[in-house]
Amino acid sequence: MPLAPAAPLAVPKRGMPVTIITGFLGSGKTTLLNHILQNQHRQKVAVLVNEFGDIDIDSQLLISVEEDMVQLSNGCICCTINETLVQSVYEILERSDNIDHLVIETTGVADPLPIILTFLGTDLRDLTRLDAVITLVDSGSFTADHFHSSAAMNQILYGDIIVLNKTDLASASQVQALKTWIMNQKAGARILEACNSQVPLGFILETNCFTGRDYPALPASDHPPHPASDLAHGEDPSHQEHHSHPAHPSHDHAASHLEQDGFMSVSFESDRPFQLEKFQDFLTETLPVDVFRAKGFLWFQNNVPRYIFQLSGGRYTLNVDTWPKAPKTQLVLIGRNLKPGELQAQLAACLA
Ligand SMILES: Nc1nc2c(ncn2[C@@H]2O[C@H](COP(=O)(O)OP(=O)(O)OP(=O)(O)O)[C@@H](O)[C@H]2O)c(=O)[nH]1
Repeated sequence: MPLAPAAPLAVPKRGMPVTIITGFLGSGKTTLLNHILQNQHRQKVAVLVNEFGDIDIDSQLLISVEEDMVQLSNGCICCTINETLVQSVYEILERSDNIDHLVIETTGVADPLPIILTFLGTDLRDLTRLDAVITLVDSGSFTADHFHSSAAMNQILYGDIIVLNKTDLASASQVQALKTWIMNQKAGARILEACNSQVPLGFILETNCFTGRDYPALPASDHPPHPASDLAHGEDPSHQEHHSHPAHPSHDHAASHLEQDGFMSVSFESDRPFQLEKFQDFLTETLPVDVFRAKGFLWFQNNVPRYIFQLSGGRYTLNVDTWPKAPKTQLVLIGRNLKPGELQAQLAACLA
């Protein structure tokens, strides 16, 4: 009697395409991610979102097609949680339902290079395929010395596709000047223009445009491989030659960039609502100019709706929404030279 075939090994999927979405604070990354999640019907997309700030605001703004498609981790993936990044990718690879594509949204202050090197220099390189690094640019506020941030500059330099977003907030000549400047920094750059990050998905997914040619040589490492990749290697010994590659890119660079750029975030949370007038005064009279990005959910006294608050490029918006659970005031402010205690006290003084 013939033996029943052995159950297939739970081998992680190989060569899963990965798209990294980068771009400075408020440039439209989460908006692009939502655009992908809402319109990519042919493929199963897994999403990794990374936030700079103690409160996960972006995850609450994502239109998650399936609950468990969104994984979160606090901190900046390019410097503090690379281990978590690698682990999270393995978890996605090991899922029983087949994920066709992984999209990672970095924080606005992240230098994408260490993240890219994590995919090129760890065992992940056997299991995944970097498809493209997409850089969002706020056409209305981006300048050559963008906030004197090396991370912002590297986001441009390492982008395979540059999306000049928010074209509604920039004149045609401003957009053209930005294009010329980017072409000078990066000859042959693929540049797209967009409003509300609405780019045709065929232009940004499954592009195969990541070549890896601009990347520094990877140092050797003695990091042990992850068990999941052992499984994969066990299936195909030809891949074993890659085991000696490093598990981590240069953390010296990564650990220092936030310090150099001087970015910090201040979080505020309360179970009480704000008084509208007091919060308005805070915005117009007290908010330091060094806060150049803020986002959160606002609850105002005697007011039922949840307000989605966004501040970027010097302008803010309040969009009416509904509370998914009990109302709660949550706000993250991002900038330079901020005084957390002072800001938190000023916000607390706005509470009803
Ligand atoms: N006017 C205008 N607003 C836009 C456009 N794209 C995005 N926005 C708005 O800009 C704000 C920031 O957009 P996000 O997608 O959250 O930006 P982000 O890059 O994810 O921001 P961080 O996570 O802080 O880095 C939101 O209020 C968006 O609705 C655009 O093309 N035009």
